[in-house]
Amino acid sequence: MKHGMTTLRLVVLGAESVGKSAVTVRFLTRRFIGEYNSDKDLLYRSTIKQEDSFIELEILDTCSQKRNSEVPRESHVQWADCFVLVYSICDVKSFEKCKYILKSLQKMKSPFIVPILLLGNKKDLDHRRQVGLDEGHEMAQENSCQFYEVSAAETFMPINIAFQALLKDAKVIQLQKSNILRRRRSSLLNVSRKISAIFGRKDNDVDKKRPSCDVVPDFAMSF
Ligand SMILES: Nc1nc2c(ncn2[C@@H]2O[C@H](COP(=O)(O)OP(=O)(O)OP(=O)(O)O)[C@@H](O)[C@H]2O)c(=O)[nH]1
Repeated sequence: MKHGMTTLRLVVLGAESVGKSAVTVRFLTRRFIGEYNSDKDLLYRSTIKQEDSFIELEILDTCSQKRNSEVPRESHVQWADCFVLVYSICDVKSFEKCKYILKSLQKMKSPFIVPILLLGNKKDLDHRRQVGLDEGHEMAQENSCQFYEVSAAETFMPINIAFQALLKDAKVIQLQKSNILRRRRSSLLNVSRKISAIFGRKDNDVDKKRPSCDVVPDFAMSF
């Protein structure tokens, strides 16, 4: 294992044809292995360098055509450490869908903080814009998520910046979670040690008080 390696799982969600696959592939250019699962979702695995450490990253690009629901799959939500929600700036319905997905995600992940990146894609089609930049900002602010407008049809860099910002947040939250779990585990261990110390002492005390030879064996009585 490389020094400072973290493992993160990311799910890409959004309405149909907003560019979920396009942004994912743009981010992972030349550094992924992809495979389809039984739902025709595409799972990518890749090692991403971030500052001086590495992230072992799994990305699930969900296939929206078969299930056009606002509620993400429970199995996807439980599997993932972070999410990318994509809408098209030319499709107000896809933006509305992100709103519902955001609410569902927060409900399903509660009480944990969920690292989410909201991506307004197809920025190159500004002449067909239906969703304002300020609307994207507002929704991101209301839901405490990262927000970027990008174009998967254009350059790699803005998409890379957006994904890297999400992964940075996800790493911090994962570290906080594992610290909380470690603390909980060690305090549980302390409690269980204390309990066994108390009961262990009691057992010894009982042993000490027990009379040494109360029971006379049957055969002794016959003499
Ligand atoms: N102009 C433009 N077209 C884009 C952009 N991103 C994706 N597209 C086009 O939008 C269409 C849908 O892109 P996909 O990446 O397949 O979208 P998707 O959300 O993964 O689609 P489904 O999973 O099938 O719902 C394709 O024709 C892409 O070429 C973009 O940034 N700009």
